[in-house]
This record gives sequence, structure tokens and C-alpha cells, in this order.
Amino acid sequence: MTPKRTAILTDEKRARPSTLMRIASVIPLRRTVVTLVLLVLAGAAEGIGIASLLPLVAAVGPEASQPKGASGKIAHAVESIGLEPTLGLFVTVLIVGMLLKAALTIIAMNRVGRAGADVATKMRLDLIESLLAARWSYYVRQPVGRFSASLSIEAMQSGEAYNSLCKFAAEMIQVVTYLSVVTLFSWQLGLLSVAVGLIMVLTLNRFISMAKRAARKQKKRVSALVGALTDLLVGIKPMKAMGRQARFKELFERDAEAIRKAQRRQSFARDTNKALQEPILAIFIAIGAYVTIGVMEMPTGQVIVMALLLGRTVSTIGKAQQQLQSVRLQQAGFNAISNSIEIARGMREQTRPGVAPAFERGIEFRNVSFAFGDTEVIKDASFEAPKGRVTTITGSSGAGKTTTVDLLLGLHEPSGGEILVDGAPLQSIDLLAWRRLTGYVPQELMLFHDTLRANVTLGQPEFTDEDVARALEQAGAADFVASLPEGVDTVVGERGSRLSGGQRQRISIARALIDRPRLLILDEATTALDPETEAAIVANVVELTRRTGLTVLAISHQPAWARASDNVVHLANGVVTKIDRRAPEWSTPAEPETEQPPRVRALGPMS
Ligand SMILES: Nc1ncnc2c1ncn2[C@@H]1O[C@H](COP(=O)(O)OP(=O)(O)OP(=O)(O)O)[C@@H](O)[C@H]1O
Repeated sequence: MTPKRTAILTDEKRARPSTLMRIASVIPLRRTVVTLVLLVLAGAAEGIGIASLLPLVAAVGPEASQPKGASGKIAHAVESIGLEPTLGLFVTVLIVGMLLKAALTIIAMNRVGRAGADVATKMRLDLIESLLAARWSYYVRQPVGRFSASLSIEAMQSGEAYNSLCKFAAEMIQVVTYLSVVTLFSWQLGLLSVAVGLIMVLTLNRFISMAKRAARKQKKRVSALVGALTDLLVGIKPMKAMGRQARFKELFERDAEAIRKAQRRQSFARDTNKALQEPILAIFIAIGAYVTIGVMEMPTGQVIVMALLLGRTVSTIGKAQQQLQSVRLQQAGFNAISNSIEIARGMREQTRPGVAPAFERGIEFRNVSFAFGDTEVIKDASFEAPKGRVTTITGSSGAGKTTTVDLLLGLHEPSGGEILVDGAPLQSIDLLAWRRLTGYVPQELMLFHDTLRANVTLGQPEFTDEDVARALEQAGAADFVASLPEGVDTVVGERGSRLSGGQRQRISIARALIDRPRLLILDEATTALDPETEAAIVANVVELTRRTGLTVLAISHQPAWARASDNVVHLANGVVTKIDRRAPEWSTPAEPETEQPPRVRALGPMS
């Protein structure tokens, strides 16, 4: 299914049974089947228990000496299996039946609760997995904030939908049990129960539809609200600074109001449904009493039990309907998160099997072109970045520098020409292995609300304290980190807001260097630094290339990088206009002095 087609699927177009089936099949079907079998057994236990009521009541009624009708049938059935139909036996069967029912129901409902939590967790993990595996162009198009709503509200609703679906099944099993007992003794009453049950369901069904529509509207608005708020909070600083937050408040108020209305409609539908069930139940019992006493002339004891059974049947039909209503309410969330998962899966990055690159010679762009839609942003670009050298790409804003690097990392595919790594086309090499050789510092830095250490290691436990210290030193961050009271355990705040721009850049460089990359890509990575600190970092990086054979591809307008580079590629409107070449083409740099990058010159603390 293409992403576009999936996107336009609506809840309505997803046929009802298939949605229920899809909810049920999120976890292995066997688990649901075992739960249903337990519920059926619970229903059977209750049925037998209730059936024993009939002879019990008959025994204390006026026909006690000569059980007739249903009571008589039960007494005969008991005798036919060699037991004496005594009062004690029926009391015991009743108690054991009801206890057994309670025990089986507790076990089944526990399973339902656990399975519901598993459904929510599975949806969450599936979404996370599909998002992480999606190709880069997918993220560019997404308002990422909306995924917070998917992970919280929609995943939870999926679990609730599963719970309600199982409870609906449990209620329906009970309905069938009661109907079987009723029909066993009088098929006319059984028929009457089905007819009145149907009337009740059809009468109240419109409230289910109403609640479902309201739930869908509410879900859409809540997701939009959470998504927009998350995105807004990410970029709140300029809004605050320019005093423009009022407009957003208005937008949120509008959403909040729509949610309030939808919620009210939902409550109305739910409560009305519940409230109307009682009078329908009363009418049903009255009709039942009239038919049994007036028309069928049943014994009083049996009529009492029948009235009890009929009451239970109708109220259980009502409960089943409420559970179905609840499924309908929650399924909007399930559909939304399933849709997101499907779309993200459709955008999965295709990783071809390929050769793991050794990266011994360097990179070559050969007549590479690339377009976003109809707009060509890289045009017939050719240049080399030899191994062990510093190559800087420079050019005005929008020239295509970042896109060039994205192409090199396989985040986009060229529409023409070839990108070669050690002479092999990028398509023929193992993309993941290639990316693992790379340290990347993006233009837009992203630090996590965590410690400096976690930000440098990205939470990977295999990095030691020595690795962290080395990376910080190479990135010129060691001294400023040492000056913090909590050192590498300092929490950097939301998106690193407790650090200066330059400090954030140095932590990002340390993150890129910790895994000893063979290729270091720096996209305007030192723009926030003062010239002195920048010069020191440039010197550190150049020293690393000389000593360890590290290859550097820097995107920068800064003269410091151009001065220190072996090659400078000038880009204008996606065209390579000039190459200042100081390094020989495809040069093999001097063998690194040591295999591991040694400690390099430390920088002074940030002013
Ligand atoms: N996802 C995208 N969809 C459509 N066009 C895009 C996309 N990303 C970038 N572009 C366009 O591609 C062109 C090159 O963008 P790119 O980010 O590579 O430029 P740049 O040289 O790195 O600019 P800067 O120095 O401002 O970062 C620009 O015109 C930009 O508008």
C-alpha cells in the first residue's frame, strides 16, 4: 500500500469487523482464544449454577412435592446421572457454579488486563520502530509533535479498545448462557428475550454512533493540540521574545473548545444509552411476567427464576452494548496510531546488502545531480575529498552544501551521476556500515535533556569515562566541562538550554568524535564560537587528520576552515564553480602515527 493511499484511508472506510479483528490480532491470537475459552467455561459454570435455582425455588414453592415443568426436567436429568435431586445438592451446585464462575472470570479478566497493556506497548514500540527505520525524507514532512499524542493517547486507547472488546465478548458469552438456560425451559421465552434484546440494541445504537463520531472528532483535535503544543514549545523562545504567543493561545483555545464539545457529546451519548436501558429492562420483565404467568401458566417458583434470568439477560445485553460503545470510542485512537505505523513502514529506508567500506582512498562526487521535486538543487557536481585530508565546502546560503552531505550519507539518492567511496558506487556499499564510520555534527544542534556524558555517548554504555574525556578534549570542551560543579554529570537542560551556543557545539563535536570516526562531517559546526576557540578546534581537527588519518568534510563560511583545508570546494546554486586544491587527488596521506587518536591540545575555558 502506498503511503498516499494509506493516508487517505478514513475510519469509515476501514470496515468495522476488520478494525475489531485488527485490534484483537495485535497480540498472538492464541492468548485471546485462551481467554475466551476461560470466559466460556465461566459462562457454563454460571449457567449450571443458575439452572439449579429452578428446582431450588420449586422446592420451596407450592409445587414442592411434585416438581413440574423446568424443575421437573432438571430433577429427571439429575436422576438420570445417578444422583438424588435433593435440596442440598442444588444448593451445592449453585454455590460451586457461582464460585467457579467468579474464579474463572477473575483469571480471564486478569489476562485481559495484561493483554490490554501489551497491546498498548506493542503499538508504542511498533510506532517507535517504524519511525526510526523511516527514510530521511519522511521526517522532513512530519510535524513531529503529533507523535507525542500517538505514543501517549492513541497507544493507551488501543489497549483500552482491546480491553473493551474482550469485555464485550465476555458479556456476549453471558448473554448466550442466559439465553440457553431460558430456551432450555421455554423456547418461546428464549425467542422473546432475543426479540426484546434486539429492539433494545437497535433503539440505543444511534447513541453508539453518536459517541463514536464525537470520539473521532475529539481524538483528532487532541492529537492536533498535543502535536502543535509540542512543536510550539520547541520554538517558544522567538515567540516569547517577539511577544507573539497570543495568536497561538487563540488557536489552542479553539481546539480546546472543540474538544470540550466533543467530550460533552460523548458523555451525553454514553449516559443516555445507560439510562434508557433500565426502562427497557423493566418493560421486558413486565412482558416476561405477563407471558409466563398469564399465558403460559408457569409455576410461581419458575416464574421468579425466569424473571431473574430475563432481567439478567437484558441487563447483560445492555452491558455488552456499553462495552461495544467503548470499543467504538477507543478505536479512533487505534486507527490513528495504526495508520501512522503503516505510513512510516511504507517509508522504510531501503537498505541494500552491500560491501562494508574500508575507506582507504576517499570520496568522489562525479557529475552528481539531485532535485527536490522539480527543483534541481545539485547540478552536475564533481569534486573529491581525499582520505586523511580536510575538505571544506563553501558557498552562499541555499547553495546546496547540506544537501551534498545528505547525498554522501545516503539520506537522499542522486538523480544523476555517481558518488564513489574508495572508487565504489555508494549504491554498492553497505549504507549502515558506511554511516557507522562517520561522525556528524549537524547545523541544527540537538542536545537531549540529560547529562553531558549521556549527550556525548548518546547513552551507549560501551563508551568508557576515558572515551568521554578524550572526545571532550579533542572537541575543546574538556576545560569548560571540568569547571562545572558536576562535571560530565551536569544535566544540560531541555535541548541543552543550560549551555551556551558555543558549548553546545563543542559537546556535539565530542559526540561525533567519541566513536573514532574515519570521516568527520561538520556542518557549520563552529559558527557559534569566538575566533580564538574556533581556531583552536580547527587546529585540533587538522592535527587529528594528520595523526590518525581522519578525513574531514567541513561545511563552512568561516575563513578559519578555508585556511586550514587541503581542498576548498566552492558551490553556487548547486554548481561547483571552483576548487582550490592543495592536496593531491586521491592522495594517500601519511600513515597515522598511532592507531588511536592521541590527546590533543586542550583549549582554555569559555569566556
Ligand atoms: N526537504 C526539502 N524540500 C525541498 N527543498 C529543500 C529541502 N531541503 C532543502 N531544500 C532546498 O534545497 C536548496 C539547498 O538547500 P541546502 O540546505 O542544501 O543549502 P545550504 O547551502 O546548506 O544552505 P545554508 O548555508 O543556508 O544551510 C535550498 O534552496 C533549499 O530551499
